[in-house]
Amino acid sequence: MHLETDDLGHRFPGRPWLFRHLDARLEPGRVYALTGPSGSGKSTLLSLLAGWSEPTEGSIRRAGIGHVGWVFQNPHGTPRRTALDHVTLPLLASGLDPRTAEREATEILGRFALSSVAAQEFRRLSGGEAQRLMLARAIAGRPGLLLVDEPTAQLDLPTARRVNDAIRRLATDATIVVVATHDEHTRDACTDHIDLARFEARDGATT
Ligand SMILES: Nc1ncnc2c1ncn2[C@@H]1O[C@H](COP(=O)(O)OP(=O)(O)OP(=O)(O)O)[C@@H](O)[C@H]1O
Repeated sequence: MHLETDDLGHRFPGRPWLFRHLDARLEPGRVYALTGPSGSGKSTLLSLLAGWSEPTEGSIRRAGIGHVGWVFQNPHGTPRRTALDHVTLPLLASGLDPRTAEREATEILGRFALSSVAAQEFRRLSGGEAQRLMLARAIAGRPGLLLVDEPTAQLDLPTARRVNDAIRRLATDATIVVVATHDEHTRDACTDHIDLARFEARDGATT
């Protein structure tokens, strides 16, 4: 399984190129930080990698990638469901029996430092706990590709630090992880780095 971009470039109609000539090969077991100035096209590149939109030039090859998971900067959960429920559900959906699903979910919550809030309803979680739960839930779904957009953007420093610890734990053999971020600590938590500023188009042409 891998994901490969070949001479990838993108611009919106009538706008300058965001980036051009991006060649990258992404592998499971790695966590890629995607950085670049505001407006450089990080979120756009995530959508292209997901296959939600088509690049202006070049191509993306998705070899053996099943479903794509997303974690956004604002955590979205089911208010009255517990943290454990949030992680157990994708495991049940993947066909595990309830006992095994709950055991695995408990293990995953532990990996993301959420054991103490396993029985707590989503609406009672702190912002950092809720965001770590989104990462835990996403990993439980075993996506081939997991896209994470600005996971610490809404968080204060100590809370962001714990989320960054969770980012470190995202590396698994089953998943390619890409994290768009402005946060240098998030970047340091990743195993690899794609800096969009390196692929900026210099000409600024719109035609
Ligand atoms: N559908 C669209 N049509 C036209 N322009 C768009 C569209 N979507 C995004 N843009 C523009 O493309 C540029 C890149 O946006 P994008 O959100 O990918 O950047 P980003 O690097 O993720 O920014 P930030 O770090 O601020 O979140 C921005 O100037 C944005 O206004």
